[in-house]
Amino acid sequence: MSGRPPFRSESPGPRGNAGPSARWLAFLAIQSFAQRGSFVSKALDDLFTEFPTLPRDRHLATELASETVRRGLTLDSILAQYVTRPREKVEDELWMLLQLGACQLICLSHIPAHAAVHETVSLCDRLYKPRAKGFINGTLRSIERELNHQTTSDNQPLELKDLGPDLLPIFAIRGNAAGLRIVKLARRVFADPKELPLDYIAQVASLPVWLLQHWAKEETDLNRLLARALWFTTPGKMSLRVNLQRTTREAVLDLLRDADVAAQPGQLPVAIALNGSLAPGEFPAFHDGGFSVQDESAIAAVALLDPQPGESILDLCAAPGGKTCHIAERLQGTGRVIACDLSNTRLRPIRENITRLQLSNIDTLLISEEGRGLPDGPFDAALVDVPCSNTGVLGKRPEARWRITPATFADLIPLQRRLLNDALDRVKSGGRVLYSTCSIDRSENEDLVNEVITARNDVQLKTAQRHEPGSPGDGGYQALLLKS
Ligand SMILES: C[S@@+](CC[C@H](N)C(=O)[O-])C[C@H]1O[C@@H](n2cnc3c(N)ncnc32)[C@H](O)[C@@H]1O
Repeated sequence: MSGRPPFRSESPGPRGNAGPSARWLAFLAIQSFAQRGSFVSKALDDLFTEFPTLPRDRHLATELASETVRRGLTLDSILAQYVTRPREKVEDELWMLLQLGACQLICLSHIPAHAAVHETVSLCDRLYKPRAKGFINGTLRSIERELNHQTTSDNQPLELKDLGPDLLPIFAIRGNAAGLRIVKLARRVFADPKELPLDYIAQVASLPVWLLQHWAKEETDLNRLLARALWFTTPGKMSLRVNLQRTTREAVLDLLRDADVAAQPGQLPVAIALNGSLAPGEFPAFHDGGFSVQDESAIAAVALLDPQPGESILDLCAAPGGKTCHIAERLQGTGRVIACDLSNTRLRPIRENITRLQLSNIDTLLISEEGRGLPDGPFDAALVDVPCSNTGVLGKRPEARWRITPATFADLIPLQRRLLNDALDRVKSGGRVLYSTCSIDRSENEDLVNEVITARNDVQLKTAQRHEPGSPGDGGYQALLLKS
């Protein structure tokens, strides 16, 4: 029998006219990703707009869809051992149901096993495939019978030598807690970590093996590679940026304490680090502009740019506006931020943030992909937070790992180079440019910045910082350049 940890019942209760269930919405989002390449968050937003959904169901649907897409390779590796037919003999929709059910059983230990199986099997009716119920039920039950969840000590770093082809390490962050547990399966599901360590890490952390091979060229310590890969199986811990124009960090910490949210001061004076996550919309202080959700690495970008009151600052790649608003907060109601992006759909969330945070010193500006419409300047400073491979935020964006290919880096570099040059051309002599990515790849970071500096004779590197994924937040890179 499974040694499943204790769970909190989610008691779905009778739905009446409450609309589609969380699992059905999750299934539709997974299907949208699999068949049309949609972003999970976008697919869910569209579904929640179409079908008004209770906050509890939104949360569950988001968790189910994100986890299932993020852990796709792990789930497929397990299913391949438990499904009695070859993959090509299983209809795509039924395979997705199996992924959704297996994800709940294996990865989401707070969901009762009986609910995971029963509710997933019942989706066969929504698919008008009632005859598939026995197959889905039988497969999920056979997985459930052979699972054994073991807790591990957080103090002991996980090492490949302690793992095996029947062992799945699961790093999870839920509510106020983060922890590692090991799921023991009764079958050899994964590659042997002693013989094929990169294949094993790829399977248990659900990452493309080419990406592990690529990283292993720089990070030769395989246990550190395992830790990084496992970090990317979660969306990471959340952090907040306090709007010092509206409140203080102590006041926000107090209201979090009152709401039983475990939190402490983050590394920077405006940052608060949470032990897990929260729903910001449940806090009136969020709606009043007291704080924003922002990763500590992203907060560090604007801290490095160090906007000074009265400055004019160009933000070339501004949407959804997290860093734009941080700059405006630092300008303390003075100066001006010109926030540019490619479409009104992209600019809208910036405007929503401006309203919520009650900021008065930002203008949004629509520009073309080629940079037509960019203001000439000269500006005191510029931020260029370029589109990138997202290899520092693979946990936050569930589908990102399946979108990148070995060609992604080379494809993005010409655009990143042009955007950095556009920013440098628009700051005054003595001005600053902050180049920023959420990538951990040298080619988009150090190499690109060095190449641009070498090709120009009017710029020098003041300082650069690399953010390792998980210490404490997203992975990324920021370089502060000075124009002579
Ligand atoms: C990493 S995101 C920016 C995140 C933003 N700075 C923040 O902190 O919320 C990159 C942005 O670059 C924009 N972008 C993509 N291609 C661009 C281009 N050619 N010129 C300007 N912006 C571009 C994207 O629309 C996207 O909003």
